[in-house]
Amino acid sequence: MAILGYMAKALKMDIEEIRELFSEGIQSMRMNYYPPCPQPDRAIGLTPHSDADALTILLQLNETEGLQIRKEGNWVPIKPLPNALVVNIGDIMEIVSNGDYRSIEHRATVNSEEERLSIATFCSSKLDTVIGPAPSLISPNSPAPFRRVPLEMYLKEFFARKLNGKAHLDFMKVYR
Ligand SMILES: O=C(O)CCC(=O)C(=O)O
Ligand SMILES: [Fe+2]
Repeated sequence: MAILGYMAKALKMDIEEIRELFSEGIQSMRMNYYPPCPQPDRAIGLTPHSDADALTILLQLNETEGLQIRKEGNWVPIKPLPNALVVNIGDIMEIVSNGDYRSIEHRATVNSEEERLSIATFCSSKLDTVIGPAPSLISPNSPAPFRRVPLEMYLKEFFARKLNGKAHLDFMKVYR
């Protein structure tokens, strides 16, 4: 909530909107185990995707490299730092911020010698909320690029799809 609050402040967004959406929102956790792979060039640990949530807080549990983010078309490795957490922006944040914060596409590669472990905590809004651009950020100069959809439907749609880059966000886009 503290991180989300700072992000809302940076956007000059109505803080009440963030509180309403995210306080006591859904949190889920995934533990990822990537065993060593004899042919790492022919395999992927976790396929490219953006997270569907608002913010992901990720712990890389050991020193094995694997997490990469897509920046200007290139895959950039994110080296694990001891006692550090990675905070990733997810699709809900891109939607709520009216496109000002972009969710980050990422993937995990595998290693021929060493196993790798990570724990991701996904922070979303409350299940009975409707996801859409924050009303305080919509104006004639910045019209809403995304639709409003109940979180439950948004998540059902996400889990029904294969992970594929940022394709899930297309489902939310308004085409003019
Ligand atoms: O293992 C990692 O570093 C990435 C995990 C991840 O992207 C996820 O669980 O959504
Ligand atoms: Fe992820």
